[in-house]
Amino acid sequence: MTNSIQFINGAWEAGEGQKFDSVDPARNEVIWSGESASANQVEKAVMAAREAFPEWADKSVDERLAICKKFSELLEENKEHLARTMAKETGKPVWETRTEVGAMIGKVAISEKAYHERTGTVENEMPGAKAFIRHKPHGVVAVYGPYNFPGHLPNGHIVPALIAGNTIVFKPSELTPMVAQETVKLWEKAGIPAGVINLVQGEVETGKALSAHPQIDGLYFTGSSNTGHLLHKQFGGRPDKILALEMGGNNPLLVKNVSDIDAAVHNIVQSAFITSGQRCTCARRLFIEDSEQGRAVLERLVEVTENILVDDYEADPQPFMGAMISAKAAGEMVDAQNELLHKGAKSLVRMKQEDPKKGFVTPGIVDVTGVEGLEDEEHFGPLLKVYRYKELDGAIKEANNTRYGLSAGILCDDEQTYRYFFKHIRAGIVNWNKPITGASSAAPFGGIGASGNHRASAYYAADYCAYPVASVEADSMTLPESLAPGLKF
Ligand SMILES: NC(=O)C1=CN([C@@H]2O[C@H](COP(=O)(O)OP(=O)(O)OC[C@H]3O[C@@H](n4cnc5c(N)ncnc54)[C@H](O)[C@@H]3O)[C@@H](O)[C@H]2O)C=CC1
Ligand SMILES: O=C(O)CCC(=O)N[C@@H](CCC(=O)O)C(=O)O
Repeated sequence: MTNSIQFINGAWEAGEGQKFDSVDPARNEVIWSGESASANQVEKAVMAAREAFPEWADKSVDERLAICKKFSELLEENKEHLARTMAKETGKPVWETRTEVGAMIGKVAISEKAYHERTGTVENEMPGAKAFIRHKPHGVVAVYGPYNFPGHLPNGHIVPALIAGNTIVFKPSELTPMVAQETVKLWEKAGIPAGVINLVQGEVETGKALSAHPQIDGLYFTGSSNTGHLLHKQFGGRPDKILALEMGGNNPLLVKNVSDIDAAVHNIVQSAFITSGQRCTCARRLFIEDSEQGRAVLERLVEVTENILVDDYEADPQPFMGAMISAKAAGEMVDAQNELLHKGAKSLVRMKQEDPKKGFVTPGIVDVTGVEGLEDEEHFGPLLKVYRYKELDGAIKEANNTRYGLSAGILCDDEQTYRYFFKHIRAGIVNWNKPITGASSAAPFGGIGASGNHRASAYYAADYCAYPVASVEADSMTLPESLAPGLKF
């Protein structure tokens, strides 16, 4: 049976390109198959979005919001179904995918507030006229999503873009096509007009056809730093197109003088291993003081990590970690661990993949103190590198020794130490005594360096969804009393 997986101009149709499958990584079962969108279908989708743009942009913001609110209600009604679809496709436990759907629901109200606060209308009186700041949508925007939050992260671009009046061509991760399809079905049910959201599913070729299309006015991307950098090159010399890049990180978490060791270890575990380490904000590097207390924290961390429950997304009791996105990704994580050990790192907790056909890995911790030649790479999985340090300044310097700059944190009792850390660390998210994952949608979300391009998402997504227009307006004209030199009337 043909799977109609492309949503173009308000109608579902089968892809004309290569077949691809979605595999449940926890059970090693193909759960979905479809054909990718051809270049011709990408063309049709972009042109449908172009065609739909004037009418959508012309609607009042309340009319556009009414559809977004209906979508949010439908998410609520279909919460369990969507959460279970996400769990099947990503391997994440259902307790976690339920929170992802919750974040999608909350996105509409937050984006409405952000739209008004950051891109609303400002009116100022001036002699004989009024000055206005208003905002207009860009036009047709392409949205690219990653697999780790297949609902919440693309939704973080789509909702604000729609509220602002843009039309969309959505290219989800090829690893999570089913979540994308189920989500777009809810937009359809919410009454989104034909062409306002188009879904083009497929692998890299589909992504390339869309990003190269001359009729897109912007591209909002959440994904790997490699792909983001390729897109940045592709958009070089195109100041007329808006590009927002949310990419990975090699995020540091420091520990210094904590009185509650269990609370500190809990924050470390939540930072490093939630979502099986597949969050761009996850701690990848843990800096621990080389002191008696530092050793006590490390010892407890090892103990707690060894007892983390890793299991199927529907298991009862629920695990903290489910499977990674694929058996391949899990295998690569074990390889990354082994390479570090080969370079001289010491294993504190050994990461294992028991079944090479499934995405399960246990969390791993390696002590890399003093190891030479470490690459500044994001290991997108549950692998934590420990650096034992003597001086805080040296630790902060090493924490900043990365081309990335997404999230960073410190666990310490003393506020002065936090203030000092805040001042010297380079990252877009800097936390104190809290996990560095779980960023709020009510705050800007983005990184510096290789983590982004200064177009933060979440609360600031409104900024890249509309451009400001300044106007000076008077409803009649009179000749000024004093004229500029050299003018005669
Ligand atoms: N900073 C942030 O907000 C977040 C960043 N991430 C990062 O995302 C990564 C994991 O997500 P992935 O799905 O692996 O990212 P990815 O870069 O492999 O894919 C993202 C999207 O880009 C498309 N794509 C891939 N190559 C392309 C090309 N050459 N031209 C056009 N499109 C192309 C893919 O098909 C997919 O739709 C991690 O590195 C993670 O750190 C994930 C979540 C949030
Ligand atoms: O975009 C938002 O509304 C907030 C950002 C967010 O939810 N971040 C999560 C996901 C991290 C990731 O993208 O991998 C977090 O900080 O854990």
